[in-house]
Amino acid sequence: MTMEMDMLKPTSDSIFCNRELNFDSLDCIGFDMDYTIAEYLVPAFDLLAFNGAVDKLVDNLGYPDAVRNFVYDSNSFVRGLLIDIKRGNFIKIDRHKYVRQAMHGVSEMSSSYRKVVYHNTFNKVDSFSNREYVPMDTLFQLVDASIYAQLINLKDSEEYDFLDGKTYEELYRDVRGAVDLCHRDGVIKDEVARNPSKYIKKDAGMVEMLKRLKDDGKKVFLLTNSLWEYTQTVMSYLVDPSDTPSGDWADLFEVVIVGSAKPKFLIDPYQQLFRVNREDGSLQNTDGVYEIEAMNPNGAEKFLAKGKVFQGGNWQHLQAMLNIESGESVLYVGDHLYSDVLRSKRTLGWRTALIVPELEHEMRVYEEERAEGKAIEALRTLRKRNAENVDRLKYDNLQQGGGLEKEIEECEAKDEQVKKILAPMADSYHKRYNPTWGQLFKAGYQDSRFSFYVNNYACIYTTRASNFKFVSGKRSIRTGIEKMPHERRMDDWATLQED
Ligand SMILES: Nc1nc2c(ncn2[C@@H]2O[C@H](COP(=O)(O)O)[C@@H](O)[C@H]2O)c(=O)[nH]1
Ligand SMILES: [Mg+2]
Repeated sequence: MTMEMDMLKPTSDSIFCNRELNFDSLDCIGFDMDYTIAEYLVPAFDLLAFNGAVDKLVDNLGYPDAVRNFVYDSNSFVRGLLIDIKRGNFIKIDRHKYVRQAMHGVSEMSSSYRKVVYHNTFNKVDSFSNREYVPMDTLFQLVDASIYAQLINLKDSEEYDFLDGKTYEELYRDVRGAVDLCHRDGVIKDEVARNPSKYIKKDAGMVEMLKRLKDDGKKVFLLTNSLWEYTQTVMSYLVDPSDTPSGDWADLFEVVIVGSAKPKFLIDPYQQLFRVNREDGSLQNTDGVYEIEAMNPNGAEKFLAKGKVFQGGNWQHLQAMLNIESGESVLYVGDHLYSDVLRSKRTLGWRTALIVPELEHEMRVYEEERAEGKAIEALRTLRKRNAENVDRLKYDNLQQGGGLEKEIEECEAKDEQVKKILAPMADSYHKRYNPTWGQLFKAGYQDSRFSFYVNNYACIYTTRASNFKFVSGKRSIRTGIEKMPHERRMDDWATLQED
């Protein structure tokens, strides 16, 4: 392969584009911290929440000791699924909200049973937006899913009176409460502070990337739901004192907002802003936007000179501090499908980048299985054409008063043969990505809910935030030419003729 060809190859460093993004038109670039600036080492990091929550279920809530035998496998669940907490199911839907796969606890549901439970009628398509369904929009939820699935199995075994007395929904609420507490009581964060190298991946490119954006004239900010103490732990592990002239990681940012309570930060105009005293973590009230305006001219500059680390607040504070006039001039980079990407884009018109660490594995398998993928596509096309052909023959048969029955029968038999070959091929292809849930971006042959979010709410997406180190402040990231199904089919036909 020539060097030029090599550079065209999509890799885990590439940035993929859904909506054209001109870096030159961006004034500010913001980053989420957890799973964006900070990549966690799995399963070690997840096991902190998993073991902590299991202990809390048994010790605090009286769950049977058998819960301590639960095992954590980080591949059992994937982002983008929905948890049906009323029925104890996990479902994978496509972009049309059709349920393509379902598990009850740790057991796969048969397709016939799944269709009975989640059938859509022509006038009623489930929106999956009510409280019975919990979307798995962040990697943090893989722990909830794993414990919940194993609890469902334990309950269904009917061996424990304690579990017989609980509904599936109550089990879910207990798991949620136990995991939530682990994020607040130090079970996770104190241990990460004691031993950061065991839990956080150090990415040398991250600091380089932040510096490059700053040198290119962008105002860079950090906006995280983590509180100050933990943000300080993580960022001072990731940024070496020698990385900045002052030895202070916060110098890489114009503004740092911790404990932002996204998505509230992006939608609630009344959320109060506090200044954080970095010495002792204490909070001081601010009058936010009024204070900045009262100090004009250069109110924002004077306001930030008093300290640039804040807790809480809302987008209006951020926009005033950074003199942001339009949402279009802000790019926010995050990993949460709803809080970081959907809300910031829909509510504020910010441009968005989604971090998808899973993409590296998805791309690797896609490449390794390309021949199989192409063969499956060819067989699918054959089935579609065959179905059209049969219909055309039936039409002709009617018109001419019979005579084509044998030909129709042969075509239908051929389709049955193709179907028998295709089904197991597609199944094993799918399992190469994840033994249970298959390809992250697909549900059946359609785009998955995960894909839908990526396509509709992420202007760009990439495996890790440090990939922005390859982007200059002047670069336009462009889409390919989008194609409608009729255009794709005409292209396919033209290619066939050329071959
Ligand atoms: N109280 C809870 N905190 C949680 C939970 N799941 C994750 N988290 C914490 O949120 C932030 C994420 O920060 P961001 O940088 O991605 O905005 C981090 O501190 C997590 O520990 C939860 O269930 N309960
Ligand atoms: Mg995050």
